Amino acid sequence: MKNENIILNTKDLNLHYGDKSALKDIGISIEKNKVTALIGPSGCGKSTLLRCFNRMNDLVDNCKIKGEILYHEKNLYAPGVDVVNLRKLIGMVFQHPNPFPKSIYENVAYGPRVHGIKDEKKLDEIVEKSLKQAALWDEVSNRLDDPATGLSGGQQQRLCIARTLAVEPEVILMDEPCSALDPIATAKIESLIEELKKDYTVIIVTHSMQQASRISDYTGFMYMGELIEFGETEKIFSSPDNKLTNNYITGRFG
Ligand SMILES: Nc1ncnc2c1ncn2[C@@H]1O[C@H](COP(=O)(O)OP(=O)(O)OP(=O)(O)O)[C@@H](O)[C@H]1O
Repeated sequence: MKNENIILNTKDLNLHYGDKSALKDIGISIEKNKVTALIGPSGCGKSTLLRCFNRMNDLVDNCKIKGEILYHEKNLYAPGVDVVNLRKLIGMVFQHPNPFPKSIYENVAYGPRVHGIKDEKKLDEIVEKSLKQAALWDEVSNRLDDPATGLSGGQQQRLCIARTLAVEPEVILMDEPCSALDPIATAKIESLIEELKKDYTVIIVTHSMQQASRISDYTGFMYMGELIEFGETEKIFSSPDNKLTNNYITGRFG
């Protein structure tokens, strides 16, 4: 991995929830315009690590972080970092689609409005572009004023992706974005992720090893708060260096 291609990296990252250690000395480098998957058994710290990348853990009361997370080589936790702007640049899509109780249009226009765009024509353009990028436009273009909650689960998840794209992020964090979806909706999101990496960097937490091996370029295997192994997805799934990784990908535990 060449240095100039690294958009995010952590150094000696440790995280505690109260007295409980959830991340231990994590060092990981995330390459630009690639998909990086985080895998590992339940409770190993995947979501915790993902949430560090846009400081979502700041919202958790008893959470303490030590070490560094560098974004374009600048410390994310340095004093004076504008967290609202950071979460615009590093957006997040959650496990369960969570559209606002508003229209399809307003769900996508909301972020740009909050960030100061008032011109209605410009908002129309952003909404259309974001819905197209999220492969949803064809299904909703004639009902933009309908409530978003009337969409199917898979459509709602693509709407949430469109909502994230509307504020022009660089990085998209996805926390098990397909776990509430059926196989057809999952396939749509997976092919969308393939498309997205042309313009964005994607980090995805997934329980599905098949999904990680289908869509990611790099994979990190975590176990009990540690990053046990990190490398090219093909290598991790064909000849991992670590015995624990091998045991996990061959289904011996999980
Ligand atoms: N807000 C919190 N307060 C206290 N402990 C927490 C909190 N969030 C997570 N934890 C604990 O930190 C550890 C890591 O949790 P995390 O959700 O990051 O794991 P995960 O690998 O994403 O799990 P899963 O695959 O089940 O979602 C777990 O032991 C969990 O119980």
